[in-house]
Amino acid sequence: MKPAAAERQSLRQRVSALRNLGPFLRQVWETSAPLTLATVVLRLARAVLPVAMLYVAKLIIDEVIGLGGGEFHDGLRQAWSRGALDHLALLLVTEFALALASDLLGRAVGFVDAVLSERYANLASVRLMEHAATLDLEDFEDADLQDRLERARRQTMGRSPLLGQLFGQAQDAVTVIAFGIGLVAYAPWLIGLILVALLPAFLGEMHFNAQGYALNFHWTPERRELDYVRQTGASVETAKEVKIFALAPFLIARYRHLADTFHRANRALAARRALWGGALSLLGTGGYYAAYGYLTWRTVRGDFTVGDLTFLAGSFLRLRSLLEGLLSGFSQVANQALFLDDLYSFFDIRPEILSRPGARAMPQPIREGFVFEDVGFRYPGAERWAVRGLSLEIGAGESIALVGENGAGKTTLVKLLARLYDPDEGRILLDGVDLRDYDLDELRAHIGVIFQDFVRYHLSAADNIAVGRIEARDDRARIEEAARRSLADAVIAKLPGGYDQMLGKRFGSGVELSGGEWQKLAIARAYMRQAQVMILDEPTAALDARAEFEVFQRFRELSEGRTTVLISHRFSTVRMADRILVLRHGAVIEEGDHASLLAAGGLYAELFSLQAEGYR
Ligand SMILES: Nc1ncnc2c1ncn2[C@@H]1O[C@H](COP(=O)(O)OP(=O)(O)OP(=O)(O)O)[C@@H](O)[C@H]1O
Repeated sequence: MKPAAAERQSLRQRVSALRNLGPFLRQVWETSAPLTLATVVLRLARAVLPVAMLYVAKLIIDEVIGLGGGEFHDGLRQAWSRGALDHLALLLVTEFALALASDLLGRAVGFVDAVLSERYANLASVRLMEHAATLDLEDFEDADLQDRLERARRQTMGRSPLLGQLFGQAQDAVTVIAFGIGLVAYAPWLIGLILVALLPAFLGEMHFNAQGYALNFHWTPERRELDYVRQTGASVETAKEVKIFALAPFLIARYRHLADTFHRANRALAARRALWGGALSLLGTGGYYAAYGYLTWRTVRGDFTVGDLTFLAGSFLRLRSLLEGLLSGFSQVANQALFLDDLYSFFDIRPEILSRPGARAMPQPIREGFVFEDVGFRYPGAERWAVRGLSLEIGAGESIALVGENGAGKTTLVKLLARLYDPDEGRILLDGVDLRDYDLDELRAHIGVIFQDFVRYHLSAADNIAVGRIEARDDRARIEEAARRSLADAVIAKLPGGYDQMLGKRFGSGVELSGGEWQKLAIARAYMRQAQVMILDEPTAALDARAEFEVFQRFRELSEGRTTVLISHRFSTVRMADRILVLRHGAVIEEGDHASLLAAGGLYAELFSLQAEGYR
């Protein structure tokens, strides 16, 4: 798109983004009605004070000039006792009271706004997390969504400037009206002059804000990359590898390159903005001095008092800066409203994997088991099918092992089973009913999967197990039992803080575990979960041979009566299963028990003998 066209579009976008202000204000009101009301009332009161103060200042000047001709040689005390200064004193006290009130109101407004916008930001963050939790895994793997999420997150980080801006605008508008009324009473033509002087500056401001937003928008992916590179360059998770491979110079160069390009683009815009902004605001200043000169002449001629001149010149000056503020503020508000677009468009993303209305309850217990009927699935954006023509059965209470080379589709099968994705072709049945007809939360509650890339939570050891069934977080007995079953109890016994020991290096007292120790903890999650279907997708790769053997042996014994699926590349483990399914290119090519598969002399036999060869 040509820059001009992009900008026109962005201008339209900005005007249409103003529709977000309604929902925004509603949310602010929902955040706290009393605080919202308080800021409105306080600001209204504060809005009229500047005019009142300027007017009282005019009265003071006129009074002083009026008194100037009187006899005050006898000194202040006498003049005071004669009562000649009473009126002036009253005016001065009034001015002081007004100044005091304005200051106090300003502070009160600042306080209320700070509290309100912080509460709003917290509420928005919570809503963001809640909504993110409903989205599909597929959504998270989509770069466009990550961009939107990033922009939305930036919106909810810290206090939103929009709140103060918007209310400030309203307050200034009231002040402008008050000043305007004053001016109209004396010299209506001044208003016209102000508008003529300000319009060019306003249009310039709109133009540059539009460009600024377009630049930011355009750069979201790069900004995300910047954050990523910064994170990779300096974090606990990556430090080890960054050091060993001496990646720091590479990462720094990459960061520098990206940051420099962005900085250059930004700088060019800032320079143009400063140049044009300066030139356009000169117009406003010119207008002011023209008016000032004319007013001085009228005062000399005797049409206005000196007080009037001060009031008018002051009003003009204040009006000009207020209007300038209002116009540029409008442009900023439109800008912020555009960012709200990002937030709201994130909220508009709807998950596709949902429970149907009137969804079925999970069968308890599962009677028949799962049947994959000619299932095909392609990851979004991928050309290749991850699985296709996949047909298999997993009987209730059966223990299945999945075998296959890297990329054969084992993990994908598991993800389809847990409805992290829905098939593009074919269907998956549970007890004869399509998985999509079951209540999603219930289905997931009855399936426990421990993935190979399970998460190492920087939480306590107990919580690291409890995540398997977070509702039972306070059930220490259950957590300890799960740890015993997965052999994690011996790991925890060695920790200085036992079950309450913080793990990971992110927080102060954290202790790091070995890869295999983390895995034992992760496997404890499966026992914690006590689901009808338990799946271990290779979370055992780092266990030593004895530990893996023991872990799986126990897993089989302890999961007696449950449906279990094991994925492992170790045949010593795999052979424990009732039935083994061999996958290749996303389909089952062999199945049977260990002995029959060996006898068949197919892929299984080949992979087995390759591994056995290694041990000879
Ligand atoms: N999130 C994803 N997005 C796009 N493609 C993916 C994604 N995850 C896996 N794939 C692709 O799908 C295919 C099957 O992957 P899958 O993870 O199911 O294999 P696997 O059998 O579990 O392999 P491994 O033994 O290496 O764990 C692979 O070709 C992989 O490139």
